[in-house]
Amino acid sequence: MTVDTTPTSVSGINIKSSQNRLLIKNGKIVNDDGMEDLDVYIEDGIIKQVGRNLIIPGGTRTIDATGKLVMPGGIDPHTHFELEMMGAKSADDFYKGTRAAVAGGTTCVIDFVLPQKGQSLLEAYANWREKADGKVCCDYGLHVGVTWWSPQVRKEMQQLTTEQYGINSFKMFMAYKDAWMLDDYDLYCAIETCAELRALPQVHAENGNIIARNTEKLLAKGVTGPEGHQLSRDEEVEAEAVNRACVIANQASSPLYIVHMMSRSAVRALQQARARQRHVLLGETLAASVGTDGSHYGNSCFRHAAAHVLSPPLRPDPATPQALCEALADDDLQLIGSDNCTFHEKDKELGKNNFCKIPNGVNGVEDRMAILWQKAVNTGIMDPCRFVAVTSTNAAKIFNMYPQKGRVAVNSDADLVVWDPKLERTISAATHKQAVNFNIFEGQHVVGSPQYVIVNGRVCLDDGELRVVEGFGKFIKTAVDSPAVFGSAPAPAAAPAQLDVSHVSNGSPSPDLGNMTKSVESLSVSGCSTPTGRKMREPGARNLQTSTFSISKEIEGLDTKTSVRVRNPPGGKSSGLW
Ligand SMILES: NC(=O)NCCC(=O)O
Ligand SMILES: [Zn+2]
Ligand SMILES: [Zn+2]
Repeated sequence: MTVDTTPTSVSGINIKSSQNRLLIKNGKIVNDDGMEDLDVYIEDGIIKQVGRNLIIPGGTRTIDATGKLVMPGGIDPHTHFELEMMGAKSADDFYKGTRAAVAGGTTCVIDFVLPQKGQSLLEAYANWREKADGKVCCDYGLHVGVTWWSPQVRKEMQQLTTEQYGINSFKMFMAYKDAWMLDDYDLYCAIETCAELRALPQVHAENGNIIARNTEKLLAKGVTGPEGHQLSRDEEVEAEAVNRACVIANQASSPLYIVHMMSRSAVRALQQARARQRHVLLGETLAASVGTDGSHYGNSCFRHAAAHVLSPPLRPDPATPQALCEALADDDLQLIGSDNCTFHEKDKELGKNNFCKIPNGVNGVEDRMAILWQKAVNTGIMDPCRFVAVTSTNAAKIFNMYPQKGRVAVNSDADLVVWDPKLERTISAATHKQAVNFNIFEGQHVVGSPQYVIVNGRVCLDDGELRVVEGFGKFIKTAVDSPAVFGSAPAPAAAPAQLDVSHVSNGSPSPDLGNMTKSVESLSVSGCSTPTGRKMREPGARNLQTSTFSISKEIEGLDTKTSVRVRNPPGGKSSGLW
């Protein structure tokens, strides 16, 4: 076990007592549903009291949070630490990756177990636990990739969702042809299995066959540099896959979560699917896509351009970052992750003469919160409550960790950030904690960053000084049947993915009709009138009181005359997370 720094005392108080008992005073608590000036008392890693004039034991360390926001620690729903892909291994391991996470205000990450084709999912899961358990500086959960299909995979998915393993989400790839990609039949089977298990299917939505053919054509024309990466997979290639994934999920009567949505076209495809489908459809974007853009692929320096290569790629359209912030604010997207998957320069050079060999991935786990604060809160696009929702609470709800995680409340884990909205700094690889010497946000000036980060009651960022402990975090088992995804009704006795043939009288069932009937029903339901779209546009306005409920944008993006997409109805049809 490694400790970054090992002071025996902090401000003259024994560190043991300061770790066990902590009072955060005079701050403004921010949850996803409101803000209030209250103190927080923590004991043994759990929030024990929230209120004013608290009575607390002597010897308790006090942090004065005057002028600061006290928020649930960030939950990054998408990391790849120590991942072997495309002939390289990602540079941030579970120690350095979670150390960087904590430095940026994130106190829980969810990484992906990605089996090789043909590999047992259980074996891959065991490998991941072995890599992570002794190294993590904060709590972590796992999603499992379904990278091939067989009856054995189906059985192992079922096993993984039991209490013994604690998995409630599976990721399928529509890209990375000849590696992790599933065809539509296998994708349908995998999503259907998720629905039966009441687990959440996640999809990497890009058309892998189109990418493969475009890559051949580009290479034949002599386009070998990193710019070819974006050219081989434009927005349409992403949006088509988003739509197809939603259709397949609908056929399987399943909810769906689309990871790393990088373009306006993709968001539009998700909105349109939501308007016609009955099950919850969730979308995640990335710090990379709100914090930078695809202009970097044209940089003449290979190192620079290759460092920005990830899939789906950053988009050349300069309006994309703001549009994605607005989508997060409007609940068109529900979460922001990092997809942190860093590679050393020598590994990126595997693609020096062929862009399709550049290992895919960028940094973000450390800067995710500050980047979103800068781009969305400081600009007035979202308020601090929505910031908490998309950086923490929604992930906790979707992956069934709530309210243990994602909330400042009595009995929740003491995973907290004391956020200084006035703290100014410039992001740089020279000062970041990530394992690589490149940062895609290099030189960006941000106002707002964590001053203290508390992980399970332990002060791990202490007035800006990082004091993490290797192996201090623990694995969080997640149960299936998340209420945010499947609703609070009990699971149906019959498997939900059965085709509805009840209306067929001549003995020749039409597989389409069951879902078509549902679509028609949901179209009429979606015309209901709840005003939605909690958002805030006045620059500088920063609290719920100044938020407005707007219906003005609700009829944008209509694709049929009969459907009206009602956005964010509190308690109505939306992501279900309000
Ligand atoms: N996104 C990316 O480019 N790398 C990580 C693997 C994945 O999530 O597809
Ligand atoms: Zn992916
Ligand atoms: Zn990823």
